[in-house]
Amino acid sequence: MSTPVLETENLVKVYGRGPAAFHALKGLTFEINRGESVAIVGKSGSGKSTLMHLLALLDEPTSGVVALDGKPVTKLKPKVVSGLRNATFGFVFQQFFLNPNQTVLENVTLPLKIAGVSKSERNERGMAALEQLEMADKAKNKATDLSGGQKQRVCIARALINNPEVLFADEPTGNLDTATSETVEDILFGLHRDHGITLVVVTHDEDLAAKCQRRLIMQDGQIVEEQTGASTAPPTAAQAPAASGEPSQPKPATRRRLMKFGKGGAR
Ligand SMILES: Nc1ncnc2c1ncn2[C@@H]1O[C@H](COP(=O)(O)OP(=O)(O)OP(=O)(O)O)[C@@H](O)[C@H]1O
Repeated sequence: MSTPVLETENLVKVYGRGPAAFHALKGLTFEINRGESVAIVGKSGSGKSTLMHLLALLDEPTSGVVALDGKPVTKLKPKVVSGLRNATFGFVFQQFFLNPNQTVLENVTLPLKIAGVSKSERNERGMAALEQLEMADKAKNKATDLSGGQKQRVCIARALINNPEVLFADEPTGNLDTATSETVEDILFGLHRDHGITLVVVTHDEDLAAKCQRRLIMQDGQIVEEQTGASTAPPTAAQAPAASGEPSQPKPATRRRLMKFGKGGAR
């Protein structure tokens, strides 16, 4: 049986204060299982990126709990949280966020440099990651001297350098043409399928979302619907009913688990 790698309980995010306060997330309780692929979808402004930032421990909730491997992280010290984040998560963003003054290899190995890994080990692991993404021959290029698809492959190599349990991808194909998008999607779902990596994708792209095993549909800071069944990814045991054909019918997001963590405040 799959176990949750990430859980939220009554997750609330309010931007601003007083009359200017804006409730971007309105009390979300759900789980993401280890090895799952999950798409977070919804209209612009529905709260997708806010939710991803909280799940990835890049931002703090106003109230509620985010738990990693069954342990609430909302009360840990910021230094401990950043250590957990670096060890557990990889990130791929639409905007690439590559340093133009550094080589491809230097960009890919940056997370290891931050973690204090020696240069020789950094380079060895960086080259292995680039080989995995068929980008080893570009290791010495400046990161800007690449096509969009190549840049995104460098970003994926950088995201994989720490062997993350969970890969967060925020509109990973948003800046790419159709053919290049398909290549990048194949790489992401290959990592999910062959290496058991948990994939959390924020996207407007329905085709990309349909490839995920589960879709959380957001509207006005709430998950209003949950769909299961992937159009291409192999089903897990938990998804057996949807395994034989088309994605399952949408169902309202009414499933609620018992509260495990009690009243969680922001850290
Ligand atoms: N720092 C902030 N201060 C105030 N309001 C914010 C802030 N960040 C986000 N918001 C608001 O919270 C809501 C949710 O934003 P969020 O970026 O999570 O939406 P989204 O679904 O990811 O949108 P998009 O698809 O356009 O990226 C929006 O109404 C947005 O204006």
